[in-house]
Amino acid sequence: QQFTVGDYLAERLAQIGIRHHFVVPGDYNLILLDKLQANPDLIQVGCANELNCSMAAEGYARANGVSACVVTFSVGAISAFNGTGSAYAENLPLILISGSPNTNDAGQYHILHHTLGTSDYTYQFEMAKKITCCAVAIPRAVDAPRLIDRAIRHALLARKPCYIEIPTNLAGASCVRPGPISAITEPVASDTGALEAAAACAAEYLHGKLKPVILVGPKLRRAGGAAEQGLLKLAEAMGCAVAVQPAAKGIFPENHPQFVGVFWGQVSTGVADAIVHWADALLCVGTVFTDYSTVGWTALPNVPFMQAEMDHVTFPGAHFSRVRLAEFLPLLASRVDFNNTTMVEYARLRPDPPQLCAAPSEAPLTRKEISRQVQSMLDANALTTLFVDTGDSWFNGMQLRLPAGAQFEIEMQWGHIGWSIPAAFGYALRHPERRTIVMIGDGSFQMTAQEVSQMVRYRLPITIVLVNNRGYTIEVEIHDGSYNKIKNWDYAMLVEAFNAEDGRAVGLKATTAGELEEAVKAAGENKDGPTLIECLIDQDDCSRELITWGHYVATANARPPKD
Ligand SMILES: C/C(NCc1cnc(C)nc1N)=C(/S)[C@H](O)COP(=O)(O)OP(=O)(O)O
Ligand SMILES: [Mg+2]
Repeated sequence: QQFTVGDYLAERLAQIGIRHHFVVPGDYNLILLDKLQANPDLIQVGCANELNCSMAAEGYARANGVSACVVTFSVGAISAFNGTGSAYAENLPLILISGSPNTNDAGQYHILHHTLGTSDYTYQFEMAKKITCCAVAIPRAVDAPRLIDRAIRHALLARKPCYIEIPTNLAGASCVRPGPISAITEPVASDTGALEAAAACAAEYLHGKLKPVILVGPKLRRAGGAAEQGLLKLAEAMGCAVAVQPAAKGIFPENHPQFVGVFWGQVSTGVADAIVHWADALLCVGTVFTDYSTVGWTALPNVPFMQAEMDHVTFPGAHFSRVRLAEFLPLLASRVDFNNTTMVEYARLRPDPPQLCAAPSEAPLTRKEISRQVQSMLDANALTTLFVDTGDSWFNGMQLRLPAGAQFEIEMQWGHIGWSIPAAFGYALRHPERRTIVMIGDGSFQMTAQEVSQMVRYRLPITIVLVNNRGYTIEVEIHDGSYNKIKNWDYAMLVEAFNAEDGRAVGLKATTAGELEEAVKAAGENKDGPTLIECLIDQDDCSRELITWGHYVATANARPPKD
């Protein structure tokens, strides 16, 4: 049994810790799929379409750190580009692998299926270069080890997706066995001089300041557990207030005494807004200031701030390259002075915890009551992960309080509605020990509903709280039009259609608080498959945060062109 290019790729994927990998077969990748299946460490998971396949890989990478998606040429890959774009935007090393035409066809003016119908088959590779940190197309079997190793190492170091294109007649071609995996996984260490200088500069920046605050952004999680631990150490060494950006909710434990809320301008939670704007020194870690996270550029830091990124640190007036977060944060923790002024202020400002009282059971269901019952699901099980999809679910989810151990997943940079269904599926395969809950709108669900059938197939007890407010409400709040109306579905019935002869999905409707209580209870008891709870609420029942945020974003969108 000769060792082939496909075996080489399979072994590399297994060596970097990938187990489940997500595929849609096509005649350009079938031999490759056979080779991946032949590797005892890999588990091949078929998806209903390549958009969902790539989003399932995106979700798996959130849980596992790295993932792989295998598709066929053009008709598969171009859909998978969407999840690859998400992985790029969300800083996840998703390895996109695509089958491609037989190497004998190039240059022969052969018109091939699944192509644009010209003799130029390079367009996919050219496109992939724009949405990955490294794209390789294997021209000969002998080049496979060098190119596969290069692409995977780039992805792991940059926390960005990479692209590997394998011609259909190379997957089974003879190939040498891989060398030591350390050649791929060896991390890049900080430059010691730069590390030292950055820590000294940070101590200098913070020294003498009266009211320092730490602001945590989404990239901290992508820098790995050691970096998150480093932040905790630094926060406790400083004793100061810690706020998180919305896309970083859950990265700093919300039950920690120094957590002051989500800093999101006028739609912040707790008193994060007041504390961040009161600070005279801001230590930003892994932060990203975007139009959405700054509420249309109205919520930016108002003091010169320092920013610690995955591989560099910047200050007002200084920059240090090759300084890794996991090393910088603990070193700084050993240099900073304790200064809890902002926590003293927080103690005076902190809001009373919201007393959300249960609605009478026969009361028509409202958004507030849904949030209250989702909160109780979070409180009931420490090992819960809540996915919130793009829509009012962002704002409802943001207001929830995460108990110790709870995790929160949001795709705020890419913002592809429907992402959470395939992403939660990929995530739950990697974390069967956790309870996965999805909060999603009706419009989002219509984008990727097919992947509920994979939750049925793999008997994943994912709870889907679908908020049916009859259309695209976020869009209505930003700018209304008839295009924000959608055809209503019987969502509860739909998921049971995925059962066919052997599935265990349960679809429930809730129009009152009592019906939701019942449905939540049933969802907790269904261990053999997904439970979708279709929550019917009034189409104008949306959060005031969404309305406020929508107005500012609409204003930012409406800025006239510079003449
Ligand atoms: C259409 C769109 N955004 C534009 C959009 C369009 N296409 C894709 C793939 N992603 C997008 N974000 C958005 S946010 C809808 O309001 C989502 O509707 P729904 O899921 O029903 O949530 P809400 O009702 O709470 O808004
Ligand atoms: Mg909706």
